[in-house]
Amino acid sequence: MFILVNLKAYPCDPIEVATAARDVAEASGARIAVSPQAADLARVADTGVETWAQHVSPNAHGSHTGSTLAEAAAENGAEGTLINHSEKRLKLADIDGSVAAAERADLETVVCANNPAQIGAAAALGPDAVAVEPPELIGGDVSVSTADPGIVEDAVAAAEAVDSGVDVFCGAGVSTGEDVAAAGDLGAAGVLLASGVAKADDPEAVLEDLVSGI
Ligand SMILES: O=C(CO)COP(=O)(O)O
Repeated sequence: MFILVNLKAYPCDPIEVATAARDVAEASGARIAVSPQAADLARVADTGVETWAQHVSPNAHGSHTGSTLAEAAAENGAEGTLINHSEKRLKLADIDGSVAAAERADLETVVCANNPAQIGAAAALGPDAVAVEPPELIGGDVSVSTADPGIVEDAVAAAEAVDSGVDVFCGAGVSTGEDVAAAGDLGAAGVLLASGVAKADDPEAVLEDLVSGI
């Protein structure tokens, strides 16, 4: 199970979380990545933790003020990127363009989606993985794997029907090792989470609990 910690724009210390994630990954052998603000990519990557961007734009180099260039993310230490997160929704053509941009820059890709139908569409664009995150459960206390296990199973089936090579992750409300284990039992190959770690008083303790569910 891959554990991908999205720091969103939370007021946590990205280096504290990155250092804790690196240490827990090294001690446990688990794969843990941290996805900070674009401006923090390089210093998070400098800790040695696997580092992901939260978004990349569909454009290449050129006159694109305000864009997040995939090549710039990669040059600053990102190994992968989220695309179409629920809080950074894109049009279909732009999701396609962002996947292509990420691939051009050798970034691994996870395309997020609200529901199994969108998961099927996202899988058709050929990312490395897709992630189902019901928006109403994001930031809450109850894990998607407990509140709506059917949506994870249906997402796994939807991706499998389109392209069996695309992994399926799930997210929303994941904060414990039990949540991670339940997600794995439903067929997910990884989890996305944010508030459980970013808002924790002791992020390292939460990460240790999370990996206990792998
Ligand atoms: O959006 C998410 C991860 O990308 C999930 O957020 P929470 O873990 O805070 O529910």
